[in-house]
Amino acid sequence: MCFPCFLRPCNFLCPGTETMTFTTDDAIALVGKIEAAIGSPHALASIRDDAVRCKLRDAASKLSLALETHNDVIHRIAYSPMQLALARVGVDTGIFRFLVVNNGTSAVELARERKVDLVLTQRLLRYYQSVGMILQKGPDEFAPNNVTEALAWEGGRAGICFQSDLVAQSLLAFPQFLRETDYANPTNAKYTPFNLGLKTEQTLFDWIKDHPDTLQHFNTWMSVQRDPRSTFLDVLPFDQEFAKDSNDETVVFVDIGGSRGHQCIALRRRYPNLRGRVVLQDLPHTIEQVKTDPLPGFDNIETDVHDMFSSQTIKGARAYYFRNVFHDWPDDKCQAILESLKPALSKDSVVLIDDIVVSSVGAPWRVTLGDMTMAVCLASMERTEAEWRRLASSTGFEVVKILKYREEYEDSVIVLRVA
Ligand SMILES: C[S@@+](CC[C@H](N)C(=O)[O-])C[C@H]1O[C@@H](n2cnc3c(N)ncnc32)[C@H](O)[C@@H]1O
Repeated sequence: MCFPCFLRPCNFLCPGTETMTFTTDDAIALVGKIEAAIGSPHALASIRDDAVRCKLRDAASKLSLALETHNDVIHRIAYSPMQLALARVGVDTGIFRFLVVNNGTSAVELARERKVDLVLTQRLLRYYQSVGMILQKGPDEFAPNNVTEALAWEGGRAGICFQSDLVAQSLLAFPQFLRETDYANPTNAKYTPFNLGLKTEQTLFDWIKDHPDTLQHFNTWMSVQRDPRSTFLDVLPFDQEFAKDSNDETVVFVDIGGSRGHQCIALRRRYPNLRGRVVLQDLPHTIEQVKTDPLPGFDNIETDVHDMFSSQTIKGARAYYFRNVFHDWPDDKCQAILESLKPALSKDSVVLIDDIVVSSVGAPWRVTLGDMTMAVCLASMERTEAEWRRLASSTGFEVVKILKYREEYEDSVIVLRVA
């Protein structure tokens, strides 16, 4: 086995591959180190550098894969839907939340408090501890860990519910969809694996407005699915570039398809003295939800019902911003969005596309997972730099710059002007 990349044989021509060997003693010593690190809840928490944390997580995962037998591989992959289904049961029954709020419990107490059959509770807890979703401290003593906390968190619950209600069913329909469509890349937004899996003729955005619970999960999940500690504002000095001479009437920022307005809030928080109007645009049902249940900090932000496929009504804004919007649409629809916007642009206007720019080599799992979600739900895609440039020039825009602000997701802001 190659020690640096943990693959057998080495796939990456790692330095020292030829000479390094990994003996049984090395393995036992490494197990001891790993057990010590995971046995102490604070040992890993002291890794403050996020890049180091990700490196260690990914190396551990490569090590785990490299050690799997064929049988392990097939069990892990074939049973992967079980994890989501049973996480959903834990969310629906409130088992994870109860464990976190009470900092541990017994099956008897949990069954009584959450009104779940005792034998079923015991079986669920047995499963959860076996896959690391909770800890087992004794025969009937269970405790939360970091995974339980994520599953008890409001954002985590929304993510699990949205994925199991909608994405998972679309994914499971993907093989049949591809057989029926002769393995063509999905680009028809009117017929997707989502349609096949959910047995509907509606597009996802039409279907979701008739399913308020899923819509709520979707909007919550959209607002938290990216780590809010880094945003496009980390790499783009917005106030300097777009609001140096603005006044109270200037529209400085229009967030199109902005969902709950979390990016408008981030902008206001980053620049409390920013002069000018900040506008959130989205479809009627989403704006309605924003008005009845605004996020904390939703102040000094205007709301505007707007369909991005119709002519932009706010003219001459400094920045028209789209986050995670273009990846929802195949190229012809993206071109239509840009065409609808173009007549509203002034010479100072820019279009800011905050989306993933996929690496051509070694794209990270977070990115490829998003790409496949786009394929099955919307017949759309995450794009490489060359694909973004082609899309921009096909509608008369030029790419001014592309700034990456988060390695893990390859999140980037693409600045466009009319060519
Ligand atoms: C993937 S979400 C992205 C939300 C938000 N920009 C973010 O980054 O979290 C796509 C958003 O586009 C909105 N949307 C879909 N179709 C639209 C349309 N025709 N006009 C305006 N907004 C639309 C959805 O309601 C949703 O809020």
